[in-house]
Amino acid sequence: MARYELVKRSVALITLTNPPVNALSSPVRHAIAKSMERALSDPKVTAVVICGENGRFCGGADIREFAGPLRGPPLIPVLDAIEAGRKPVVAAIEGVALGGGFELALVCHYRIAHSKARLGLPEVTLGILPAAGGSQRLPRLIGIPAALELITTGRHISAQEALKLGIVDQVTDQNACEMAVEFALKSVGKPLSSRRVSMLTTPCPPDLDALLEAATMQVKKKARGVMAPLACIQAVRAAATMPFSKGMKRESELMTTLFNSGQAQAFQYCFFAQRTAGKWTLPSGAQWNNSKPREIRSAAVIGLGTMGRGIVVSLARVGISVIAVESEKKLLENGRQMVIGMLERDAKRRGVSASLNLLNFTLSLQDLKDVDLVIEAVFEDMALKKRVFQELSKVCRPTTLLCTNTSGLDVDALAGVTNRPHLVAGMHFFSPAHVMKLLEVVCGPRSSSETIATAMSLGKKMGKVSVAVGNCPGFVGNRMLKPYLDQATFLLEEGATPEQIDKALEDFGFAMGVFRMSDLAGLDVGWRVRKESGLTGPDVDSKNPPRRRQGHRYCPIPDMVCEQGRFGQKTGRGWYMYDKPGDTNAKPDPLIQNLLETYRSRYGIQPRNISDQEIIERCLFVLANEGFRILEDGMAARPEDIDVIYLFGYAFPRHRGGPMFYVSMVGLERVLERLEYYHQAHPDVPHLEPSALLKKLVACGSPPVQKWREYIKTMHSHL
Ligand SMILES: CCCCCCCC/C=C\C=C\CC(=O)SCCNC(=O)CCNC(=O)[C@H](O)C(C)(C)COP(=O)(O)OP(=O)(O)OC[C@H]1O[C@@H](n2cnc3c(N)ncnc32)[C@H](O)[C@@H]1OP(=O)(O)O
Repeated sequence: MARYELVKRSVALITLTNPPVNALSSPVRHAIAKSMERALSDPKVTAVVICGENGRFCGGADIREFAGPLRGPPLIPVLDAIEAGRKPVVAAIEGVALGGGFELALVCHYRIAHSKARLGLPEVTLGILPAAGGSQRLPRLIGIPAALELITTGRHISAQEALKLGIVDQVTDQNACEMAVEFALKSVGKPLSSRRVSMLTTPCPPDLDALLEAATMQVKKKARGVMAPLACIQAVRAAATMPFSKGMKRESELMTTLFNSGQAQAFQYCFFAQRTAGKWTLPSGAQWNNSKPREIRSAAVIGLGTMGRGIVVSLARVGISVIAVESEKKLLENGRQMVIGMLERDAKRRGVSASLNLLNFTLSLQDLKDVDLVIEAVFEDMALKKRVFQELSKVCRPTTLLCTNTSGLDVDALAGVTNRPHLVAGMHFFSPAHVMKLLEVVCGPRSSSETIATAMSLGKKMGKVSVAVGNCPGFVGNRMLKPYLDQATFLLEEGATPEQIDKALEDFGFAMGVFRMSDLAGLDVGWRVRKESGLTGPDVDSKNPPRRRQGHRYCPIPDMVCEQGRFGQKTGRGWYMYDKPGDTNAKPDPLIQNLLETYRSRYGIQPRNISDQEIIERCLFVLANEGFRILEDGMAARPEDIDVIYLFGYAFPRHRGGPMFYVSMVGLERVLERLEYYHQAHPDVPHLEPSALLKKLVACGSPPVQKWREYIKTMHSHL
C-alpha cells in the first residue's frame, strides 16, 4: 500500500500504491505512518519524498470507507507526525492531489507539482468538509478569500494556479518525483518551522465578517438547503479566529454534524452512482468492459434547431469534424451563425481557440456519404424521422452508425426502416445540449454492442454522463416525468397554486419548481405532444366525460393555458407573468388564479388546503413509483442509473441523492403506505398505484438501494 526505498543514499522515497487513485484507505494510512517512523528514525535518511504510483499522487480518503465504522489509524495523527518531523518532507504531486491527498501535501514541508497536476479540496461535493486539517491549514497558507473559494466550491485547480496562490513551491514539466528528490536534498539543514503550515498565522482581512456573510448568502442561493458549504464557511471562520488546535476541534465537530446529517450519504451515493452508470450491460452479455467502441472522427447532425445546434457544438469542441444539415437555406444560415457564435463564446470561456474549421454546413444529405456517425435531430415527428432514416440508409456507407436524438419515440421503429438496424441507437441529449451533462443512450432490441459502446464512449468524450436505457415511450427520464407533471396539475385542480407547488419543490431543494421550469422550457412543446397523442385538440370531445382521457384522469388546465398563447418565458406569459417576453423574473399572475377559480367552479371542485408535505409526497413518490416500474420492465438496469438521469438531466437536488435514493431514505414502507393512501383517494390515477417492485422490496424488509438489483427479476430485460 506504500513502497519504501532509499534513493540517492539519503532520501526516503515513500510511494503510495493503492490503484487506481492511491486513496488513503486504512492500509495506506498504516503504511504511511510506518514508513514515516522508519524514515525519521533511520540516521541515514536526511529527507523524505512522498509520491504516488502510476503518476497519481493521491485521490483523497477512500470514500467507500465512509459507509462503515473507522478502521485502522485515523488520518490526522499520521499527518501531524509528518508535519512535526525534524527531516524535510517534500510532496511530489503528479496527476491529482485531492481531498485528503491535498491535505497530505499540505503537511509536507515543500510541494513540487507536475505542470499537468490538479489539486483541490472537493469534500464539499461529497457533502462533507476538509476534515484532516485542510480547512485550517489552507487559509493559513493562502489567506481567507482564496481558501474560502476553493473550499466552498471544491474546484480543482491547475498546478500553475496552485503556484500563483502559493500552494506549491515549484511546478515542473519533468518527472516530479525526481525533481522532488533533488529539492529534498537541497532542503536538508534548512529550518523547518516556517514550513509547518499549522504554525502560520492566518492572514485575516479587516472585513472578515462581511466576507463570510457574502459567501454565506452566495452558497445559500446556489445550493438551497445544502449543509456542507455552510459548514465549510464556519470552519474557515474558525481558521481566521481561533488558534490551530481549537480550529481543528471545530473542524471535527462540523464534520461530525455533516456525517450524521444524511446529506453526506446522498452526495457520496451520487459519486458512486455516476461511476456505476457507465458500466452498461446488454441482455446478450456484452458490456462496458468487453465491447470495443469505434473511433468517431467525423459526424453529421441533421436539423439545426435548439437541440441540433447544441449537439454540433458538443461534437466540434472535442475535435470531431461535423457536417450540419438543414432543409432550407434560411434555416441553414441561421443555424450556422448560431453555432459559430456558441462555439466562439465557449472557446473564449475556456481560453482556447474555436474549432470552426471542423464545421461544414449543407442542405444535402448526399454530403453525408463518408461520415462515421449521424445524429438525427429533426422535429419530433415519427413519419419525418422515418423518411430521414430511409434516406440516410441509402446515402451513408453501410458501416455508418445512425443515431436519433428523439426524446421518446420508438428507436426500433426507426431502425426497422434502415438497412442496418444493428447500427441504430438513440442518443437522447438534454436541452441545451452543449450545456446539459446527461445523455440517455437508447438501446434498441437490435442495437449491436459495438453501437452501444460507441454511443457511450462518444458521450464520455463529449463530457457527458451517459446512461444506457431501454427503448420505451419517453425512455427513462421523460417516462417518469409524465406522472410527476400530472400530479402537479391535479394539485392545481384540487386547490393549490403554481406558486405554492413551486415553493414546496424549491424548499425541497430543486432550483426551480415544476411550473417555473415549464415556463423556462416552453409550454408549447408538451401541448404539441399531447395533441399528437390524442389527449387534446379539436378532435377530442373534452366534455364527455370531462377531465378524463383514454380511460384515466386528465387535467386540461395546461392546454387551456396554451390556448391563450401563454407559452412561458418566451411569450412573457405562462404559468407566471413576466415583464416582457424573454424575461426570467416570474411573478404570480392574477389571470392564472382567475382561470383556476373559474375552472374549479365549472367542474364543482371545492378547493382545499393542500400541505407542502402532500405536494412533495404526491409529486416525488409517484416519480419514484414509475422508476420502480421502469426497473421491473428492465428499461433501466439499476436504481443508480435512474438517479443519475434525474441528477444530471432534471436537476434533482444532489443532497437528496436522486428519486430512488430519496425514497429509500424516507423508508420504502412509508412510501408504500402513502401511495396506497393517495391511490385510494384518486383511484382513476393508475400511476399512484404502488408498483409490484416497491411492494416486493417492502415485503423483503426494505433493503438498501444498492441491493435492489438482487430483487429485480425482469422477464424481458432490455439492458
Ligand atoms: C464522524 C466523523 C468522521 C471524522 C473523520 C475525520 C477524518 C477525515 C479525514 C480525511 C478526510 C478526507 C476527505 C476526502 O479525502 S474525501 C475524498 C476527496 N477526493 C475526491 O473527492 C476525489 C474523488 N475522485 C475523483 O474525483 C476522480 O476519481 C479522480 C481522482 C479525479 C479520477 O478520475 P477518473 O480518472 O475519471 O477516474 P474515476 O472517477 O472513474 O475513478 C476510478 C475509480 O476510482 C474510484 N475512486 C476515485 N476516487 C476515489 C476515492 N477517493 N475513494 C474511493 N474510490 C475512489 C472510483 O469510484 C472508480 O472506481 P470504479 O472503477 O470501481 O468505478
